[in-house]
Amino acid sequence: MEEKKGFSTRLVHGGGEPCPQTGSLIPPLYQTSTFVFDNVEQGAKRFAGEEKGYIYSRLGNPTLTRLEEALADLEEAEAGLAFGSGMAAVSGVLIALLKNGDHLLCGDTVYGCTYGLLRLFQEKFGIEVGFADLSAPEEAVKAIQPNTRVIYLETPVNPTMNLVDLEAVSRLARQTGAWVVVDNTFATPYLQQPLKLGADFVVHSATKYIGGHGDVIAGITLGKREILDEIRSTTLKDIGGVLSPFDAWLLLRGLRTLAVRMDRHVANAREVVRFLENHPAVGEVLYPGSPNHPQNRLANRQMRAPGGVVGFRLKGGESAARAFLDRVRLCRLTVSLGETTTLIQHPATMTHAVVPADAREQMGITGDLVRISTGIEDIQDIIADLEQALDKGSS
Ligand code: MET
Repeated sequence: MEEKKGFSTRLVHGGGEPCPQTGSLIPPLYQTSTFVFDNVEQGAKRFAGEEKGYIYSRLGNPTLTRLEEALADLEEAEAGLAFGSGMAAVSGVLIALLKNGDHLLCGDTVYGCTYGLLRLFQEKFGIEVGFADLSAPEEAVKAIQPNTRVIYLETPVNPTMNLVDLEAVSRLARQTGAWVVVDNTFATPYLQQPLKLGADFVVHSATKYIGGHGDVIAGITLGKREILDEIRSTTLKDIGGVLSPFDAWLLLRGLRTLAVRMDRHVANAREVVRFLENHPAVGEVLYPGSPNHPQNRLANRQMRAPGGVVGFRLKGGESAARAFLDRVRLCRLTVSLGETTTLIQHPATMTHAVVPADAREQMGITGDLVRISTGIEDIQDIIADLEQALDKGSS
């Protein structure tokens, strides 16, 4: 058997072999809605699933196939399924795994729209939803119910950067017969591979580090082929949250530089953390890569590096946080993360605004919290911008 190539080599060559017709090194873009059949018999066979081949781009497209295969290889998954957004990827897998009367156990903090989706499942479709601190094994055990079908979590968590021990949660899930679905957006397969640690499915907002350049909205679900085939022929086909071929092509382009970008994002994040930890206007800094962080050992165990996102609290509370965010210039005041540009935002009023205030407080998403996604600019410029915005507040 051919030896598996290194991660960066697989990133660069993930688009596959050069095009056999033209020799094009870069994978061709199949920007088409539909595929022509040779005859009725062939069309009928494809619709019946008796012959492999493309039919219509909502059901599959060669550019998307390349992306799905490349990401499945990187996450060491059996298969992947691309979607038109991260939230479509999350909904796609959860709709497939859950039915009325089932229980979903979610980590105690999640992205605001994921929280909204789970509430929708609960209120409209009779799925029970519970939240627990999955980093505390006894809390997780207590929260499991006989009808728990899915354990859903982010690690690192958006925006608090808490971690969940993936091996421990996966062990627990195996004992209870639940599926583990992990949102790996903040880590990317370069920094963390949840399936190797026992999880069943990984979801990504590919909008973030995978695309990496801030020009695509996309999602991907990775895991067991049998279930992903089922999602393709049910949820994806009938709900139709499909990715465009051009966006898949842009993601294939972004993927080639994932490792070098991540190394720089992480290096810059570490410097930002050092700066923030020593600034008098800054309180708690939330970054598991910091030696002071209580989950630093877990970060070292399950991640290659802790990522490029940092949370921090302003000692002056919400008003100080808002004033600081109004003063940044190079760091762009915007949601999203994982782009070349440093992005900074206020989770309580932005990414997590849809979470009711009491639940948000319990998540630790208070008005003093700021989230920064360090870009790949020169670090001294990022820090100079943070410094001027912090220092003007104290003068
Ligand atoms: C629509 S708000 C957020 C986008 C993205 N999921 C983030 O956390 O920044």
